[in-house]
Amino acid sequence: MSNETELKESNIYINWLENSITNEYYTYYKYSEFTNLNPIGCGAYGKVIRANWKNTDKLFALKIFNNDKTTLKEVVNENF
Ligand SMILES: Nc1ncnc2c1ncn2[C@@H]1O[C@H](COP(=O)(O)OP(=O)(O)OP(=O)(O)O)[C@@H](O)[C@H]1O
Repeated sequence: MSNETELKESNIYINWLENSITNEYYTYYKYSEFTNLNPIGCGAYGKVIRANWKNTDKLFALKIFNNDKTTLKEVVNENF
C-alpha cells in the first residue's frame, strides 16, 4: 500500500474519532485536568496510565494509543 493510501486511510479513522467527540458520543476530558499520573500497564496498542481527575479522588485509566494506522483502525473498530 502506498504512503498516500495509508495516510488517506489514517485520516478516515482520525475524522471518525473527531466526529464522535464533536457529536458527544464520547465525554471529552482535557488532558490538563488530570493529575498524579502513574504508568500502570502496557498493551498492544500503547500505554495505560492511572490518573486523578481535577484533583478529586476520582481515578481514571488513560489509554495512550500509538499513532499509527493499524492502532487507529483497531480503536475505531472496537468502538464502532
Ligand atoms: N481500567 C484499568 N484499570 C487498571 N489497569 C488497567 C486498566 N486498563 C488497562 N490496565 C492495565 O494496562 C494493561 C494494558 O491494557 P490494555 O487494555 O491496553 O491491553 P490489554 O487488553 O491487556 O491487551 P491488548 O492491548 O493486547 O488488547 C493491562 O494489562 C492492565 O495491566
